[in-house]
Amino acid sequence: MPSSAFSSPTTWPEGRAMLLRLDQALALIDQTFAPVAATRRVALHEAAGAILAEAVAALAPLPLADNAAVDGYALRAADSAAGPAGFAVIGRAAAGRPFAGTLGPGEAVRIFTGAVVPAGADTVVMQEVAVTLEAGRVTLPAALRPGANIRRQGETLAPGAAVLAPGAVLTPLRLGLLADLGHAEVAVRLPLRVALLSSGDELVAVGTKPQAHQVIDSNRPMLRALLAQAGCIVNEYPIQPDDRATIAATLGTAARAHDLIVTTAGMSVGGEDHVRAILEAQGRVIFQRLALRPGRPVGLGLLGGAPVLGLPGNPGAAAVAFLLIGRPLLRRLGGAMPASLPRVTLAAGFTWAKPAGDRVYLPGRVTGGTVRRLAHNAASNLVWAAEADGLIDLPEAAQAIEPGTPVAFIPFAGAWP
Ligand SMILES: Nc1nc2c(c(=O)[nH]1)N[C@H]1C(S)=C(S)[C@@H](COP(=O)(O)OP(=O)(O)OC[C@H]3O[C@@H](n4cnc5c(N)ncnc54)[C@H](O)[C@@H]3O)O[C@H]1N2
Ligand code: MOO
Repeated sequence: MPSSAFSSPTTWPEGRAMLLRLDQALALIDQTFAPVAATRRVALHEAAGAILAEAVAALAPLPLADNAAVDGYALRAADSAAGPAGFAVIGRAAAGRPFAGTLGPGEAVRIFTGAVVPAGADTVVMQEVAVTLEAGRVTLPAALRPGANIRRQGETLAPGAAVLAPGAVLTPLRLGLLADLGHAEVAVRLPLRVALLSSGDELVAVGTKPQAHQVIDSNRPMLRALLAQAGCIVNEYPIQPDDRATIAATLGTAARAHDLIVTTAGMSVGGEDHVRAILEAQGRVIFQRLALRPGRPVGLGLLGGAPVLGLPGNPGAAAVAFLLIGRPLLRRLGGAMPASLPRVTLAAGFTWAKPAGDRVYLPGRVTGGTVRRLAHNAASNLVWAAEADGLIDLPEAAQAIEPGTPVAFIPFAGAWP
């Protein structure tokens, strides 16, 4: 099996011309695929965290009626135009218990926040400015502004106003919003069904003590958890030997019953890199090999109508490729809106001669506004995951990084799906 160190030469023998940039690969995902996840109407309490599959509009005006924004008195502003005036308090309006009558000149209604403004009133005055002279009478200040402290019917949303677009994630706050707008059910996307398989004669199952020539199938629990965290239903296939016919048969079976196949290893250029060879011969390759470190051999293809995401075998490379390619692919297939990874700018706390031409991701640890590059090789293992707060994102054109150079940083909190 080939393996690579993070410091391997920038240009592989076949040359840079074959390498696609990360942004080009992401554009190809959007161009090639449409959402495939099935849809279903569910009650709001079943929709938490789901992806919205329809446009949602306001069913009614918001607010539904003119209502008081404060506790106080409802009245006609014109009555106090000439100076502080006394009012007869003729009734009471509370949220859920409106005042039934109509308010006339010189009259006020005691009103509480959220109550419908009584007919005849055009203004609400805060109770803090009222002077109560005797039961049933108040004096209020002069020059009250008509319309003050009233939330007007439909001032926030008119009926039919677009509120959420298909692809929005139904966060708890948005469920509250939908309920407020009168929706009890919404159409959501169902989880993607994903087949997961690893390949390589050297692989042994997690829990097996490997011999010197063997490698624990450590990508499997990582990818299973990443896919599950992204809301997918994951179906694991056994470790595949380095045998093209066997892998082709498994991929063919998996393609019939899944929305996506995720493989690890076998995407590079070695003689045992069968996943890539199968896609080339029996399916379609959408892209393979990116100007990306780690994760260079990540590929995407189609087999029997199912998308196949071929992640590198190197565990660190598989992790980074999943974040950068797998996550947007899952969003696309799952019907979610595109979303860029959250990035912050930090000062580099290291010196590094970056190879130009590659988009490079370095595990980093943050102290204050500075990010330190972790010494571990980011491709061939995941030792850096014990300490890393996220990934430093160095664009293709970046070269010398000095202490203090501003660098983009993707914090893991919020970045992993
Ligand atoms: N001549 C070249 N050699 C390599 C290139 C290249 O461009 N030209 N690219 C290198 C890069 S970059 C990477 S990354 C690796 C990845 O290659 P593959 O995706 O084909 O993976 P393998 O070669 O099969 O395995 C690489 C490495 O990872 C270990 N591995 C595989 N599966 C798992 C698993 N499920 N869990 C844990 N570890 C796994 C495997 O034993 C190898 O050590 O290719 C470079 N070579
Ligand atoms: O560096 Mo490879 O890019 O180990 O994926």
